[in-house]
Amino acid sequence: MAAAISIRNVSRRFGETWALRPVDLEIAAGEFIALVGPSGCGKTTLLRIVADLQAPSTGEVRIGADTAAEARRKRLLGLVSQRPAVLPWKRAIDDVRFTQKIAGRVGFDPAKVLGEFGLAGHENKRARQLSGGMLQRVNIASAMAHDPSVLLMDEPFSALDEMKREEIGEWFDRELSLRPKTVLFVTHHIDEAVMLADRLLVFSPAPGRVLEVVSVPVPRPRDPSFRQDPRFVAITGHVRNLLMHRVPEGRAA
Ligand SMILES: Nc1ncnc2c1ncn2[C@@H]1O[C@H](COP(=O)(O)OP(=O)(O)OP(=O)(O)O)[C@@H](O)[C@H]1O
Repeated sequence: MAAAISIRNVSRRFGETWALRPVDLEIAAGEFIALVGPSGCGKTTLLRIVADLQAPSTGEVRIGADTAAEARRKRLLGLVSQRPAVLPWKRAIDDVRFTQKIAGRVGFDPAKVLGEFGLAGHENKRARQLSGGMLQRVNIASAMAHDPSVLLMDEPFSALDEMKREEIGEWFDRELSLRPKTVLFVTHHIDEAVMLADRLLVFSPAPGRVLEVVSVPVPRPRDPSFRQDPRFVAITGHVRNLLMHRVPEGRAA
């Protein structure tokens, strides 16, 4: 079976400077991949290449059998950025409808999807009347409402405080079990990555290169008590050590 996403020898240079050294990765349908690493290591660059917002200097990306450009045209991708892109005066439900209109596809009923995202009764509120956590859920609802098979998320929870961030992470994990998607998720947060992901791509500092692909062999969705699990402690510790260069390099991607 074809991988949901194939990243083959993908690299990016800006002039003489490498932003991203070649990456190879096959991602299965429904898999959740977290990209972690220091600032400037190329995480956003890789995400933008998969989204066909940037061309690679070498290599190619396939979304199923499609090129990244074809996948973009077919609206197979949903994009979620750091800050909600909703205009302050726009109503939540109109934001969801707008992405469906652009996609030319109504995947899910907008009110139903907002309700499932814990926003029942808030559908007609304007963005400026919603809290940061609610707004980010509107943002994710909009990205998912046309039912894309792939979600590309660039530090989606970074504007939230620690508690909200954990809460929305747990909610998102459960949500994905109802509507499975293949996810590429950029984060600086090691705990968040290990809570949510099946595999972590751990990047070196610039010029970014994959130091190791770390698996989290625990079924999702995960109970919040997984944070106290010895496996969680061991994996987060290992990733921290990798990022601090305390262990010899492992297997490259
Ligand atoms: N359009 C561009 N022109 C020149 N250099 C760029 C461009 N976009 C990114 N870079 C450089 O490429 C490198 C990787 O950037 P990228 O934004 O992918 O890193 P990142 O890991 O996502 O960082 P952060 O975690 O801070 O968002 C950086 O050194 C950045 O300065």
